Amino acid sequence: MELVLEHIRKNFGSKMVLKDISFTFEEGKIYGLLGRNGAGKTTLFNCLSEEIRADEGKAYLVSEGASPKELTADDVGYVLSTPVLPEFLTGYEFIKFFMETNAAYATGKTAEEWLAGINLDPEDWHRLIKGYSHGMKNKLQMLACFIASPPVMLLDEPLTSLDVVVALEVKKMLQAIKVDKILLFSTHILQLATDMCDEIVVLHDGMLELLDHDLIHSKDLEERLVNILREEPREVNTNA
Ligand SMILES: Nc1ncnc2c1ncn2[C@@H]1O[C@H](COP(=O)(O)OP(=O)(O)OP(=O)(O)O)[C@@H](O)[C@H]1O
Repeated sequence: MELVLEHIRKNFGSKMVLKDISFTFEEGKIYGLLGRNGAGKTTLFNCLSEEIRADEGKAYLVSEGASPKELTADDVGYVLSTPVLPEFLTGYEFIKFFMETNAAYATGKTAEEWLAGINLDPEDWHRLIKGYSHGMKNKLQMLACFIASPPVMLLDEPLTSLDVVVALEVKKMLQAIKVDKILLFSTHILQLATDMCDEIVVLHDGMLELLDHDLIHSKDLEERLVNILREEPREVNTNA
């Protein structure tokens, strides 16, 4: 399976954020998405998850032996950096409810097994989400994404608020589930990207650029990245 993006463009008023996003992501890989503040990473995720509409362009999934299928919100799991959850439910109620509404993806695991898998203390299972820490909410949101198990997962700064123990567990979970998925992982932490990701993609000047794979673990990575991110934006003819 591949996720193909063709000429995606998004402006906010006169501000061109995504100029021409064309890229092919492959199944079984975690892609680290790097870019400066305001580069458009969240905007790209929002367009792919249909939170907002792109002005132009196409996104589709291509599976071997099948016709390309337009990407829809159902194909995409989106883990936000600031989790949005029903705070009036307990963690356990939320996961139970989520499992029932996603019965099509049932794996045979129980709510207890899922919750234990993200190392949420059983004492907290029956407390209202409202009282959870940011990291606990983050884990719960990620768990919902794992349960729904869509082919494409977008993770916006997912590990930043997790403590080192949980971050390691989540890393292992992401490595385990990536096999038949496409994972895009936005982060500002270079070490996390090199640690976790199979490829690094840079969003700069409204376009995506794949970094040479050999650079990922080379000592020149940081310098190469900084050079890309410092390049001046190209002039774009807005009448085109
Ligand atoms: N709804 C909106 N209306 C107007 N401008 C917006 C809107 N959403 C995003 N922008 C602008 O689009 C640009 C890209 O923002 P975006 O949040 O996608 O960047 P980002 O790469 O995720 O940044 P960061 O790394 O700081 O989180 C910014 O200049 C932002 O102000």
